[in-house]
Amino acid sequence: MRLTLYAVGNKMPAWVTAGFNEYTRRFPRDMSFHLVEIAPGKRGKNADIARILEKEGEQLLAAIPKGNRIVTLEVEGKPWTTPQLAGQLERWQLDGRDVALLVGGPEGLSPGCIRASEQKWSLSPLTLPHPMVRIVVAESLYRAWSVNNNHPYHRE
Ligand SMILES: C[S@@+](CC[C@H](N)C(=O)[O-])C[C@H]1O[C@@H](n2cnc3c(N)ncnc32)[C@H](O)[C@@H]1O
Repeated sequence: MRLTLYAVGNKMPAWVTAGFNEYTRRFPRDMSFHLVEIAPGKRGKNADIARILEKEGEQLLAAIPKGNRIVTLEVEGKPWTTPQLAGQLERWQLDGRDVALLVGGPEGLSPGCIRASEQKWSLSPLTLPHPMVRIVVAESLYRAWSVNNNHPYHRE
C-alpha cells in the first residue's frame, strides 16, 4: 500500500522538508509514504478566494489516481488516538487500496475535496499551520505502523 500526502503548498522551509523526510524515510517498502505538492493560487488584493479554493481542490483531486481511498485532514474531523489510528492503518492495508491524505491551503480544502473524502481525520481541535500538519501526519502514521509491527518506537 502507498500512502501519499497531497498538500496545497510548496517551497517549504528546509526544517519542514527535513522533519517530513525524517519520518517518511522510516516506512517499509510495502508501505511507502510519498508527497505531492500543489502550488497555491495567487492571493492578490482582490482575489476571488472561492475560485482559488475550487481550483486548488480540482488540482488536488486530478493528481490522485482513480480508486484511492481519500482521507481529508480537517480540524472538524475524527480525532483518532494512536491505537485507533493503528487500527485504521490495518483496515486500510486489508482493504488494499492506496491512501490519499489531503491537506488544504490557507483557507482549507474545497467543498469538492470534502465531498470526495471517505474519512475525515483531525489531528487536534487547534488549527495547525499546514507545514506542521504534514510532519505530524507522517509521524503519527509511522507511530501507528510501529504499534502494528511491535516496533520499539512506540512505548506504552
Ligand atoms: C491553515 S489550515 C486551514 C485553515 C482553514 N481556516 C480551515 O478551517 O480549514 C491548512 C490545512 O491544514 C490542515 N489542518 C490544520 N489543522 C488541522 C488539524 N487540527 N487537524 C487536521 N488537519 C488540520 C487542513 O487540511 C487544512 O486545510
